[in-house]
Amino acid sequence: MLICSDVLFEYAKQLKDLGKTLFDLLSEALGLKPSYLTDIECNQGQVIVCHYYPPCPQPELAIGTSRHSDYGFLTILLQDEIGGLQVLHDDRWVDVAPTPGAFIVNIGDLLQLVSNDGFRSVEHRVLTKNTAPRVSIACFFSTQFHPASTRMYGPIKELLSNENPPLYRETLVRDYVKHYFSIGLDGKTAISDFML
Ligand SMILES: O=C(O)CCC(=O)C(=O)O
Ligand SMILES: [Fe+2]
Repeated sequence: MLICSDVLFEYAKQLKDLGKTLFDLLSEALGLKPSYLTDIECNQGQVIVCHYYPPCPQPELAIGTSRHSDYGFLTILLQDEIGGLQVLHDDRWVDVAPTPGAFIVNIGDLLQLVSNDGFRSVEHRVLTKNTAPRVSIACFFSTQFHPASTRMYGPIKELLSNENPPLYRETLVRDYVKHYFSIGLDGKTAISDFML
Protein backbone atom coordinates (compact mmCIF):
# COMPACT_ATOMS: atom_id res chain seq x y z
CA MET A 1 0.00 0.00 0.00
CA LEU A 2 1.25 3.49 -0.88
CA ILE A 3 0.71 6.03 1.90
CA CYS A 4 0.62 9.61 0.63
CA SER A 5 2.20 11.12 3.75
CA ASP A 6 5.16 8.68 3.50
CA VAL A 7 5.72 9.71 -0.10
CA LEU A 8 5.47 13.41 0.76
CA PHE A 9 7.87 13.16 3.70
CA GLU A 10 10.36 11.26 1.52
CA TYR A 11 9.93 13.89 -1.21
CA ALA A 12 10.51 16.66 1.36
CA LYS A 13 13.66 14.92 2.60
CA GLN A 14 15.07 14.50 -0.91
CA LEU A 15 14.32 18.12 -1.73
CA LYS A 16 15.97 19.27 1.47
CA ASP A 17 19.17 17.53 0.29
CA LEU A 18 18.83 19.07 -3.16
CA GLY A 19 18.20 22.45 -1.55
CA LYS A 20 21.41 22.10 0.48
CA THR A 21 23.40 21.45 -2.73
CA LEU A 22 21.79 24.43 -4.42
CA PHE A 23 22.46 26.72 -1.44
CA ASP A 24 26.11 25.56 -1.47
CA LEU A 25 26.41 26.47 -5.14
CA LEU A 26 24.59 29.78 -4.69
CA SER A 27 26.91 30.71 -1.79
CA GLU A 28 29.94 29.99 -3.96
CA ALA A 29 28.46 32.00 -6.81
CA LEU A 30 28.30 34.97 -4.42
CA GLY A 31 31.98 34.46 -3.55
CA LEU A 32 31.16 33.13 -0.08
CA LYS A 33 32.14 29.82 1.52
CA PRO A 34 29.81 26.99 0.36
CA SER A 35 28.11 26.58 3.73
CA TYR A 36 27.33 30.29 4.12
CA LEU A 37 23.63 30.27 3.20
CA THR A 38 22.91 27.10 5.17
CA ASP A 39 24.91 28.48 8.13
CA ILE A 40 22.46 31.39 8.23
CA GLU A 41 19.59 28.86 7.99
CA CYS A 42 18.22 29.79 4.57
CA ASN A 43 17.50 26.08 4.04
CA GLN A 44 15.75 25.49 7.35
CA GLY A 45 12.07 25.92 6.62
CA GLN A 46 10.29 23.92 3.98
CA VAL A 47 6.73 24.62 2.89
CA ILE A 48 5.31 22.23 0.31
CA VAL A 49 2.24 23.37 -1.60
CA CYS A 50 0.40 21.16 -4.08
CA HIS A 51 -1.60 23.08 -6.69
CA TYR A 52 -4.50 21.70 -8.70
CA TYR A 53 -5.71 23.80 -11.63
CA PRO A 54 -8.99 22.50 -13.10
CA PRO A 55 -9.45 22.88 -16.86
CA CYS A 56 -10.90 26.31 -17.59
CA PRO A 57 -13.58 26.67 -20.30
CA GLN A 58 -12.52 30.28 -21.07
CA PRO A 59 -8.78 30.56 -20.38
CA GLU A 60 -8.63 34.00 -21.99
CA LEU A 61 -10.85 35.33 -19.17
CA ALA A 62 -9.07 33.76 -16.18
CA ILE A 63 -5.62 33.41 -14.65
CA GLY A 64 -4.30 30.31 -12.84
CA THR A 65 -1.87 32.13 -10.53
CA SER A 66 -1.41 35.91 -10.71
CA ARG A 67 1.98 37.45 -11.39
CA HIS A 68 4.28 37.35 -8.37
CA SER A 69 7.76 36.50 -7.17
CA ASP A 70 8.08 33.85 -4.45
CA TYR A 71 8.60 35.23 -0.94
CA GLY A 72 11.14 32.71 0.40
CA PHE A 73 14.81 32.15 -0.29
CA LEU A 74 14.39 29.50 -2.99
CA THR A 75 11.60 27.47 -4.61
CA ILE A 76 11.96 24.05 -6.19
CA LEU A 77 8.97 23.48 -8.44
CA LEU A 78 7.71 20.32 -10.10
CA GLN A 79 5.15 20.79 -12.87
CA ASP A 80 3.33 18.22 -14.97
CA GLU A 81 3.17 18.10 -18.77
CA ILE A 82 0.25 20.53 -19.20
CA GLY A 83 2.23 23.80 -19.18
CA GLY A 84 0.99 27.30 -18.45
CA LEU A 85 3.86 28.58 -16.30
CA GLN A 86 5.49 31.77 -17.62
CA VAL A 87 8.38 33.91 -16.41
CA LEU A 88 8.82 37.61 -17.03
CA HIS A 89 12.01 38.17 -19.00
CA ASP A 90 12.90 41.57 -20.52
CA ASP A 91 9.27 42.70 -19.97
CA ARG A 92 7.92 39.75 -21.95
CA TRP A 93 6.12 36.64 -20.67
CA VAL A 94 8.07 33.54 -21.69
CA ASP A 95 6.60 30.00 -21.50
CA VAL A 96 8.45 27.58 -19.23
CA ALA A 97 7.98 24.42 -21.29
CA PRO A 98 7.48 21.34 -19.10
CA THR A 99 10.45 18.95 -19.27
CA PRO A 100 9.76 15.46 -17.91
CA GLY A 101 11.78 14.78 -14.76
CA ALA A 102 13.08 18.34 -14.48
CA PHE A 103 12.64 20.79 -11.63
CA ILE A 104 12.26 24.54 -11.98
CA VAL A 105 14.27 26.49 -9.42
CA ASN A 106 13.17 30.04 -8.63
CA ILE A 107 15.15 32.59 -6.69
CA GLY A 108 12.85 34.09 -4.04
CA ASP A 109 12.62 37.62 -2.61
CA LEU A 110 14.53 36.81 0.59
CA LEU A 111 17.52 35.56 -1.40
CA GLN A 112 17.41 38.77 -3.42
CA LEU A 113 17.43 40.68 -0.12
CA VAL A 114 20.34 38.81 1.53
CA SER A 115 22.38 38.76 -1.68
CA ASN A 116 21.82 42.54 -2.06
CA ASP A 117 20.58 42.00 -5.64
CA GLY A 118 23.38 39.50 -6.42
CA PHE A 119 20.44 37.27 -7.30
CA ARG A 120 17.05 38.60 -8.38
CA SER A 121 13.76 36.88 -7.61
CA VAL A 122 11.89 35.97 -10.76
CA GLU A 123 8.40 37.21 -11.55
CA HIS A 124 6.12 34.47 -12.85
CA ARG A 125 2.46 33.54 -13.37
CA VAL A 126 0.40 30.55 -14.46
CA LEU A 127 -2.10 30.68 -17.33
CA THR A 128 -5.18 28.47 -17.33
CA LYS A 129 -5.74 25.81 -19.99
CA ASN A 130 -8.97 24.34 -21.33
CA THR A 131 -7.39 20.99 -22.19
CA ALA A 132 -6.85 19.07 -18.95
CA PRO A 133 -6.29 19.63 -15.22
CA ARG A 134 -2.80 20.72 -14.21
CA VAL A 135 -0.90 19.78 -11.06
CA SER A 136 2.26 21.39 -9.69
CA ILE A 137 4.15 20.96 -6.42
CA ALA A 138 6.11 23.89 -5.02
CA CYS A 139 8.68 23.48 -2.24
CA PHE A 140 9.46 26.87 -0.69
CA PHE A 141 12.52 27.31 1.51
CA SER A 142 11.36 29.85 4.06
CA THR A 143 11.17 29.90 7.85
CA GLN A 144 7.97 31.81 8.65
CA PHE A 145 6.60 28.80 10.51
CA HIS A 146 9.46 28.95 13.02
CA PRO A 147 7.78 31.65 15.10
CA ALA A 148 10.57 31.60 17.68
CA SER A 149 13.15 32.59 15.09
CA THR A 150 14.82 35.85 16.07
CA ARG A 151 17.30 35.84 13.21
CA MET A 152 17.33 39.12 11.32
CA TYR A 153 18.03 38.95 7.59
CA GLY A 154 19.57 41.82 5.71
CA PRO A 155 22.17 42.16 2.97
CA ILE A 156 25.12 39.88 3.81
CA LYS A 157 27.89 42.05 5.29
CA GLU A 158 30.67 40.34 3.31
CA LEU A 159 28.97 41.46 0.08
CA LEU A 160 28.88 45.12 1.02
CA SER A 161 31.38 47.88 0.29
CA ASN A 162 31.41 51.58 -0.52
CA GLU A 163 30.59 50.70 -4.13
CA ASN A 164 28.00 48.14 -3.06
CA PRO A 165 25.99 49.67 -0.21
CA PRO A 166 23.04 47.82 1.36
CA LEU A 167 19.88 48.08 -0.73
CA TYR A 168 17.43 46.61 1.79
CA ARG A 169 16.58 46.96 5.45
CA GLU A 170 16.83 44.02 7.82
CA THR A 171 13.78 41.93 8.61
CA LEU A 172 12.56 38.83 10.37
CA VAL A 173 11.37 36.24 7.86
CA ARG A 174 7.91 36.19 9.45
CA ASP A 175 7.58 39.99 9.14
CA TYR A 176 8.57 39.87 5.48
CA VAL A 177 6.09 37.07 4.76
CA LYS A 178 3.34 38.86 6.69
CA HIS A 179 3.87 41.96 4.58
CA TYR A 180 3.96 39.87 1.38
CA PHE A 181 0.61 38.24 2.11
CA SER A 182 -0.96 41.49 3.29
CA ILE A 183 -0.44 42.82 -0.25
CA GLY A 184 -1.47 39.62 -2.05
CA LEU A 185 0.19 38.32 -5.21
CA ASP A 186 1.23 41.45 -7.05
CA GLY A 187 4.43 41.46 -9.07
CA LYS A 188 7.42 42.48 -6.95
CA THR A 189 5.71 45.04 -4.70
CA ALA A 190 6.63 43.44 -1.35
CA ILE A 191 10.41 43.38 -1.87
CA SER A 192 10.44 46.95 -3.17
CA ASP A 193 8.81 48.03 0.12
CA PHE A 194 11.96 46.81 1.93
CA MET A 195 14.34 48.93 -0.16
CA LEU A 196 16.32 51.55 1.70
O1 LIG B 1 1.82 26.15 -10.46
C1 LIG B 1 2.95 26.56 -10.76
O2 LIG B 1 3.62 26.08 -11.69
C2 LIG B 1 3.59 27.70 -10.01
C3 LIG B 1 2.90 28.07 -8.74
C4 LIG B 1 3.60 29.20 -8.07
O3 LIG B 1 4.10 30.09 -8.69
C5 LIG B 1 3.73 29.22 -6.60
O4 LIG B 1 3.21 28.33 -5.93
O5 LIG B 1 4.39 30.13 -6.10
FE1 LIG C 1 5.45 31.21 -7.44
